[in-house]
Amino acid sequence: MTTKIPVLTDQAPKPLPGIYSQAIIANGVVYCSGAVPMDATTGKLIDGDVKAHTHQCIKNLTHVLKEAGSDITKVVKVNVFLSNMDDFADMNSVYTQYWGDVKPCRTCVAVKTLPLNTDVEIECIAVL
Ligand SMILES: CC(=[NH2+])C(=O)[O-]
Repeated sequence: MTTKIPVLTDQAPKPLPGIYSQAIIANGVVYCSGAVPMDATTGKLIDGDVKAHTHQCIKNLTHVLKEAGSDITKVVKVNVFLSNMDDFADMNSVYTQYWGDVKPCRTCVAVKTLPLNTDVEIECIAVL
């Protein structure tokens, strides 16, 4: 049987109680929930454009990965959700500043709407 270990840090936005975990560790793999550009302290989306929002999403993921005992260089897969594919280049200009030399696999899709009507949400899978 696989043990599922939930990850919780107050350095990243609280997950909705009873709905999802910030991340789950299972079999040496860290599965991070989608991060939105929310400030962990205020619980509100930060101001700014998709570049600022992309930074905040990755910052939130970084804290969750650290709490799990992993880090951003150990990420193997990323899924990026945009509400407008016109933001693709701006998101990428920030996105490429992270992850180390070997970039993770990635999927990027545009969806109709995202939680709290944000413009970007990013989830990832990492190894320990
Ligand atoms: C924000 C988020 N990860 C969710 O599923 O609502």
